Amino acid sequence: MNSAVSTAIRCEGLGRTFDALWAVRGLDLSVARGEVFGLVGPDGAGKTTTLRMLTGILALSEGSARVSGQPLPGGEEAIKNRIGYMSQRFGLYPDLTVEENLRFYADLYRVPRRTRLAMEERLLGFSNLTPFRRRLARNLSGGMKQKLGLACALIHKPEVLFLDEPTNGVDPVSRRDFWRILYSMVKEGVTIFVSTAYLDEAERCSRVGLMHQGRLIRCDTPKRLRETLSGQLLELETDAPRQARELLVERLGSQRVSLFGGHLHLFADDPGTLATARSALSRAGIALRAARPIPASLEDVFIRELALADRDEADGGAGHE
Ligand SMILES: Nc1ncnc2c1ncn2[C@@H]1O[C@H](COP(=O)(O)OP(=O)(O)OP(=O)(O)O)[C@@H](O)[C@H]1O
Repeated sequence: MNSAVSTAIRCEGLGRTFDALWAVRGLDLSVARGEVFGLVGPDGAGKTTTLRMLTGILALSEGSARVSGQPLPGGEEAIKNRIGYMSQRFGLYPDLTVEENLRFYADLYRVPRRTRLAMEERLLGFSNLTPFRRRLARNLSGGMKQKLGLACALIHKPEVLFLDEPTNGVDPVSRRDFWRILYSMVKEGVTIFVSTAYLDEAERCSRVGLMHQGRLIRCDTPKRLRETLSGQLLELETDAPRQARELLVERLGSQRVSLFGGHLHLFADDPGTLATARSALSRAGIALRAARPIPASLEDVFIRELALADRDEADGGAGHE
């Protein structure tokens, strides 16, 4: 397969300003067909702006992209027909039933009658919405609404599906249903580009990009991202975790220390880090009950990357240590 055919999304130097603010800047990215690509980052990092540019809704301020073989700028209308997009405020019609909503989107995308019935049944079945097919959308639970939104975005079997924080506030059972539907579509060759605030969801992606202040600061498989911290993460048990965190952040920097529930995670990249932490705590009269190595989670990686990016910014853009 040549690379143009196997690449679903490619962007080069993609950027967008709003007045003086660069919401997204210098975004280079390539997503292969059939990949599940996850975009994560704090509020305001530029995830929605990225999705809106790639779906042809928002004009680019700089750079170029190719989505489903169509160029940006230029191919906006062709892109809209080839993709599905579930935005944070996906438009379900509250006064239409579940199946009427599906039919509305099937009409909108001119799905042939022959294929639409089979697809409708499949999507209703996958999302466990068959028993509710005649219920008005306004009377669905939050999780059911999201699943119906997903079904509507998939009714025309898009080549690439863009999802903007699709499971925010959705219960765990509906989230599992949601991901089951996504995986079944991926098996049939659909490419997924999803922004999410949930790191367990990011773990389900084949690759994850971390955005911060409009820039993509890391992009790799979840496994490789976690491996960057392997062997260097310690869980500290103290009798005053909050106080200990404050003290250690002051002493070692926020990129090395974070609070997880009642424990501290310490990134011990230097052999002297634990000794420094131990003596700082002891001087402050805080007992260190245990310090054990633990495997890193994506959350550990992202907390550290964001703290490093903030520190670099404060230092005037210097590289990582
Ligand atoms: N239409 C707009 N007009 C002005 N500024 C905007 C507009 N859309 C986004 N921004 C700004 O661009 C930046 C990136 O916003 P964006 O919504 O892309 O971030 P995000 O990562 O999706 O965050 P969230 O999860 O909160 O939506 C923010 O500073 C935001 O205020």
